[in-house]
Amino acid sequence: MSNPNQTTVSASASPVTSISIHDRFRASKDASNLRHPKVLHPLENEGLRLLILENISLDAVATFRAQGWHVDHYAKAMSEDELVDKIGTYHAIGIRSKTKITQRVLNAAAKLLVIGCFCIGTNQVDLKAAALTGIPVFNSPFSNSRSVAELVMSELVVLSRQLFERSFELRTGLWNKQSKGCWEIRGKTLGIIGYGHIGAQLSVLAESFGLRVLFYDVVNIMPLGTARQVETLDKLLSESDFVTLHVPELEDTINMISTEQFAAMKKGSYLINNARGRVVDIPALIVALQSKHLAGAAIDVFPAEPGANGAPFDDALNPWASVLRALPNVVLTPHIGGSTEEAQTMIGQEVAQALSRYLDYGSTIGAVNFPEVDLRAITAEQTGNIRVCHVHKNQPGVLKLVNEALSPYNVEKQYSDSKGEIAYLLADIADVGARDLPGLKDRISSTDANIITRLLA
Ligand SMILES: O=C(O)C(=O)COP(=O)(O)O
Repeated sequence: MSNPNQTTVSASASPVTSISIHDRFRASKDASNLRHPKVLHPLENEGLRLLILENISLDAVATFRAQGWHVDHYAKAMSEDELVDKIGTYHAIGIRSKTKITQRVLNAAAKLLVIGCFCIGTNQVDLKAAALTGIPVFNSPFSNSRSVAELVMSELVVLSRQLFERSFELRTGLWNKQSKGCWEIRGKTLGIIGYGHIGAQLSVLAESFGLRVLFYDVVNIMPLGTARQVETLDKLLSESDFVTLHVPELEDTINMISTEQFAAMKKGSYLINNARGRVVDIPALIVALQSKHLAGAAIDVFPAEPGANGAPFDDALNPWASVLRALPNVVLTPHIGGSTEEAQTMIGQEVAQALSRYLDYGSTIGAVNFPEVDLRAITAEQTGNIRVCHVHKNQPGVLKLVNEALSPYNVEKQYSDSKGEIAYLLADIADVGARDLPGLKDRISSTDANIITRLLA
């Protein structure tokens, strides 16, 4: 699971919050006080087509279909070649952690407007290339954090009681009752690397179980309960009985736990990884387990993972797979950290809403690779108003040209922001006749800074 600290949404900084919390609640008591928003739709994408992969919740599919959009829904991930072949006719794609959206896929995605990662991590998408193509990427920064935290709690007990060994032996007919090397988790130290939504949630659960909690993070974070932030990774490693990772996959985190870090861990300690496969150097983990320096490990994520159920987890996929599979007290699971009914339902709703808000209203609030821009709704009475959504290169002079194109109309409201090389402008303009629309769009999109221009009405 990625560290959601990387993708926090500064809702309070958004220009949407024009109604105070008092007014919202006051208005909700008397429905007649509320000004109903006009329902917007993309003007040119009446036949929006969505490609939904990796068994994403049917709730999400229902949300899209309820808008009249065409949805193709598949249980498995797609390879790069398959995507290159298929993606050209779709306006949106929904994926989880397996499908890779590379520059090559983006080059083939002639109509693509938006990408939804129905999970926390977004490392499977070339975020920069997507932004430069004018495509915002949305994820679900915390909806599966409880599921992951609960899985870690179970892994602590499973490892410290050698539960899988005993269960496996009994399933093969062998009675092997023993207490040697089996421990309570009460009073032990849990070291959490990455104190985002998952790490923090886990911290609270672990303390209620009687564990002492340390955490290491690259930013200073207020500890929950009596947890304590430590200054260095080494300190965390040398003091913890269990080390658990909750960081995103970034250049800086790849192989962050390798030979040196295993040596720094206490003899007899355990490693748990439900984050990303490449964060742990697995050949080095195998050495640490074989030498009995570590007493066990629980691994849910791998550098290479099969794209569909039923596919083998073998040496052709990861060269050390058979060695790892044969080690005692190693719990291997098929990337199920966020795989609960609750998490998948919440993620489905959250990301489906974000995609719909972008396609219908142009809102990029919550996008991980894009400036976050939104506007207060056009009201139902403002029938002649339309919304201009203009993604463009972040260079001088663009707004002048766009505002010249808008100058025959009254601009009711406008907001623009930039992130790196791209900028995004939303403008609501009044009394635009249907016959003006093609010309207006041509004028706005004719600058050499234009990336994508859409009109919503
Ligand atoms: O949320 C994440 O980042 C996860 O790793 C879960 O991935 P999944 O949706 O199970 O492919």
